[in-house]
Amino acid sequence: MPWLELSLIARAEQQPRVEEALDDLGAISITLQDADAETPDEQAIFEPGVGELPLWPTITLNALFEAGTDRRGLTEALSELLPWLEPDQLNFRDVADEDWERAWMDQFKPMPFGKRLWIYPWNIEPPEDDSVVVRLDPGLAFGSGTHPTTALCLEWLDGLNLAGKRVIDFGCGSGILAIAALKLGAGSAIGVDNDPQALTASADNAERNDVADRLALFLPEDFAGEPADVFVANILAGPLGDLAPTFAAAAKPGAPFAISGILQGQQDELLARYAEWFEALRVDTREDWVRISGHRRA
Ligand SMILES: C[S@@+](CC[C@H](N)C(=O)[O-])C[C@H]1O[C@@H](n2cnc3c(N)ncnc32)[C@H](O)[C@@H]1O
Repeated sequence: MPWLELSLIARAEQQPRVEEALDDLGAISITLQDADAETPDEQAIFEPGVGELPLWPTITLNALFEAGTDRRGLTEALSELLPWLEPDQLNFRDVADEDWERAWMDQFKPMPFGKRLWIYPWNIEPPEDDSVVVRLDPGLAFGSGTHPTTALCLEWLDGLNLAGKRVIDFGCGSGILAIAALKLGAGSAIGVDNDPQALTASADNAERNDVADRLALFLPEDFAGEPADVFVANILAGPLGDLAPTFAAAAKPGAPFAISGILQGQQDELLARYAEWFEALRVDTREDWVRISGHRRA
């Protein structure tokens, strides 16, 4: 089940706000349809941003998220952004791969993060200079650097001294954070994801960046072992709350840690929960998104 589709019907005047909320929550693709359409011609799919806005009175919005996205977390986050929404308006289904899902990759350009780090699409040759470059094909996994939460985590990694460190990236998606850590000097990294397709994408990207021998990849149920020197997790607020004890066990005393995937407004509950195991907590934001960072208590 490579993708999770979330569909909901909105009135025409609600559509821009719903679309913005779905986008903020990390939807990889959003398409629109006339909710009252009866014939196949009338059911044509409309891609926002292409052509004119539809004038239908009621609109079905179909948003695609990566497989493994937490449905409950998504429902909660959407209810916060759109308080008028009833949870039973939301329909989830698993959908298969299709080529059009990669169309967004045309938007994928070289991007700088922090002082040294660059993310390059795999098919663009980087210049030969001192910058630290990760060459990436996210494939069908989340994590190209274009999402604010990924950017927050990349900038945080860029600001650390990672020389020789062992890093855990929980919810690794394309492997972008783990591979960036390795390119920034980490000695080894562990990527964990509950979507097997993400682990495949991470392995392919590690090969592409000549770090495969230093990156170990696990499903959550297979993940155990020595706590790490540095811990990063970019998932949604719901699972971040649930997984706090697991993360605490996976970070050495004193280890720098960062979590993201948190919407503005969701941070206070997580700060309270994480304070049991982590200290020197701080909050940084980008657009509507939050990163919490700090250190594992000694
Ligand atoms: C928002 S993406 C982050 C990808 C990448 N690390 C980045 O920063 O761009 C979250 C990833 O976490 C994975 N995920 C979600 N819930 C998880 C869980 N409970 N355990 C492990 N992985 C999870 C998803 O499959 C997805 O690949």
